[in-house]
Amino acid sequence: MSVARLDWIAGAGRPLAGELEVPGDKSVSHRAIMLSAIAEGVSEIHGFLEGEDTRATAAIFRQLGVRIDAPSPSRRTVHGVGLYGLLAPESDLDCGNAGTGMRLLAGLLAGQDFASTLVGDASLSRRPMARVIEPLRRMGASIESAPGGLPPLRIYFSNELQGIDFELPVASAQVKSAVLLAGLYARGETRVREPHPTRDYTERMLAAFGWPIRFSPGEAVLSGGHRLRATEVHVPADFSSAAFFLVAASLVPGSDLLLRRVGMNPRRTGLLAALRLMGADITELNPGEQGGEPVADLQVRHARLRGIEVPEALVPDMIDEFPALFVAAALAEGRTVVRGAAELRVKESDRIAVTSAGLRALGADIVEAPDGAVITGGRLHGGEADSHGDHRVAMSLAIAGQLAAGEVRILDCANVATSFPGFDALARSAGFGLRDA
Ligand SMILES: O=C(O)C1=C[C@@H](OP(=O)(O)O)[C@@H](O)[C@H](O)C1
Ligand SMILES: C=C(OP(=O)(O)O)C(=O)O
Repeated sequence: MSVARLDWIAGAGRPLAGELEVPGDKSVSHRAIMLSAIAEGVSEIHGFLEGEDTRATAAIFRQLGVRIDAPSPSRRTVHGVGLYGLLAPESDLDCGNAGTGMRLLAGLLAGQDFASTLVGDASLSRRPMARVIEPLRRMGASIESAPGGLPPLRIYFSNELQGIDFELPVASAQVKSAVLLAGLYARGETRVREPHPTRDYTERMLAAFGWPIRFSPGEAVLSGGHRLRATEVHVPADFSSAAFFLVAASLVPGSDLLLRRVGMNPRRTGLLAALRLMGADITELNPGEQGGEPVADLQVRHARLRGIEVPEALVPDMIDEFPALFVAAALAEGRTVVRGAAELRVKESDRIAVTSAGLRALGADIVEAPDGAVITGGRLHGGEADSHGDHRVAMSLAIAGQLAAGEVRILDCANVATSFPGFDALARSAGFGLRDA
């Protein structure tokens, strides 16, 4: 995927102002390609995220024989082949940097009558896959991994899968979705129970494509033996991308920024709740609906933030927002405590270690714990901070650069294109001081 090395220089810009719309939701874009591909008929996707992660998923379905046209940027026309119409691939399927891509595809491919191999980049190749392999094997799938349950995943043809009643050991929408997608191909009922409700896009989208499914927060039930029918998908703007602007505009004095039509699925907006507890001034305007998902405009104005104990119940609802939250905490008044977030250690990087090290290099006071950190707010100075190729850490450090007393050189930022292509230009247009090194 991203091969060219890219470093950024972030420094004080101007107060963030104006209006902007961030790109389409990554989770929804992955799922829209997958379900359209195995539906019957032609689906139209609007607002598709043109990120490397989601483009990798689209490229994989092309390898599986699905025609996918891109009539214009952020549009995809997917010529679905039906549940049993995918073709055996001639080469490995490269998920790039995307855990979502690999884990959901493992479930979907477990039900096919051909073998396939899922590979990923260096970061994805270190991420745990046993969490999907184990329930899929219990359903009758035949999957091999590298030692330690790591990618690549070799998925063999197995006779019909069996439904399962599965209680997730960790709150993970990816594991839930892998099991549900395998459940489409399974005999009988597949039921998934979660220790804490996670994003329900797979469930909502299966229903939109006409698959009978019952779901409520924390539980989903479906049976095999139905069909998906092509539909139109309108992807809302990604809350996780909007998050960087919510934090930056809260921190930079004088800011007053409007983020348009942000996806507000309650399983995604934990950061909003956490920032409000810290004293942020964020107003929801024009609430509406887009493609069955709640959306709203978010107006964010500078406010003085104070440290909080982040309620553990919020953690799954803001799981991708901790790098940005750490920046807010490092610049807030007082102490912020994060607990119950051990999952952060198995994302694109160990986000507790990498975010803490990056901010410490700028003078932040952070004490790590196995499942979180204690961050005491203060001032930041300039310096060099390494994102270790983690897109969300890179963008979070760019926020830190707006507030630091000197310029911040951020290493290894090319992977921002996996989830938020064009972040740097959009951020500059809003007032960020940010340039290529
Ligand atoms: O289902 C999804 O689209 C995602 C689920 C989360 O991962 P986990 O399921 O591992 O928590 C999240 O971190 C990831 O960015 C996207
Ligand atoms: C964890 C993330 O994504 P994925 O698991 O799909 O790599 C993310 O985008 O922050």
